[in-house]
Amino acid sequence: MTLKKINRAVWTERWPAPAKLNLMLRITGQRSDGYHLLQTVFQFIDLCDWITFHPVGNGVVSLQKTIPGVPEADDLTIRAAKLLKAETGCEQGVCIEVEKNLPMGGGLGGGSSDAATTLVVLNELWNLNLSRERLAELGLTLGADVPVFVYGYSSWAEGIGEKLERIDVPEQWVVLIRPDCHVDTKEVFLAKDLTRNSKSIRIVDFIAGQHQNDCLGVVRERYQPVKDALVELSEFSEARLTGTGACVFAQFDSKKAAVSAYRSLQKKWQVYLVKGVNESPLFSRLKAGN
Ligand SMILES: C[C@](O)(CO)[C@H](O)COP(=O)(O)OP(=O)(O)OC[C@H]1O[C@@H](n2ccc(N)nc2=O)[C@H](O)[C@@H]1O
Ligand SMILES: Nc1ncnc2c1ncn2[C@@H]1O[C@H](COP(=O)(O)OP(=O)(O)OP(=O)(O)O)[C@@H](O)[C@H]1O
Repeated sequence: MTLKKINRAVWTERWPAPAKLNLMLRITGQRSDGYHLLQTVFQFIDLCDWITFHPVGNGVVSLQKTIPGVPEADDLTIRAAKLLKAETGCEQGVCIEVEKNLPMGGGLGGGSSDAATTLVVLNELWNLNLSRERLAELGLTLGADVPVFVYGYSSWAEGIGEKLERIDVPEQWVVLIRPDCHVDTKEVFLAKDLTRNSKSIRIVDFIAGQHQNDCLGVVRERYQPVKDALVELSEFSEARLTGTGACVFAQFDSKKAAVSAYRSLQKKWQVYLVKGVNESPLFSRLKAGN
């Protein structure tokens, strides 16, 4: 994918950091360092954080405003910008402004997406010329979900999420519920009763309807709001967990059916009506050259 060069005038633009859904997730094993081997399908949705990069002349990387509960040094955008500077010796500075719309701990990959948008956009704005592959390698050190956001296309993923194969999946309407709880990814992966030995499947099996998420049993058991949301959403369409949750979603062929489910669920839940997209909104934006 070739991207048009960004010129200086767009420093003040805000850039999207979209959410992802895991349309299925199988755990097929575990590495010696404890990380789990997965098979998953990633698709983006048009629900985004928005990031603005303000140039500063003193070489310092900072946040305009910290996210509650996340110290500045831990913020994944700051860590991504610092990684780029360490990798290239770049002496520029930036003040990063994040408009946070994606719920944290929701299984939507918001932190990873913020990191990926920072890597991709600063690589352009700072004229660093790092390849997409190198950005994905750097991103993987920040989180298992970062590479898919760096490549920016719906993918079949294996390994811990870094072995990616681009696929096209139907771009359907999605109703997403954010249950009122925060699921800790690490805690789910540490659970004794987590399924860790699923048989590997092929892309055709997924297309034929194998949508299981191996984290579902553990999460449903421990988080009653997730269990309730799954029951209520499944009255409208097949309800699934994304990643380790807490968000649950259902796909719809027609906007009308999705709107009807959205309106009904809205009375009780924090709910979003969104669209699945195969190309990350970040890359659609970069290709359009603004
Ligand atoms: C479950 C997914 O959301 C699927 O997309 C991701 O694999 C999770 O990715 P992430 O949030 O970027 O996760 P990371 O920050 O890399 O890992 C958080 C913690 O989850 C556990 N972890 C994560 C991913 C993985 N494949 N195996 C694991 O065991 C590790 O204990 C790790 O310390
Ligand atoms: N810019 C950021 N945005 C969100 N979270 C961040 C950010 N920087 C660091 N974090 C940390 O990352 C944690 C995970 O946040 P994130 O929104 O990615 O969760 P998630 O959607 O459950 O991720 P995943 O699906 O990858 O498990 C947060 O609880 C927070 O401590």
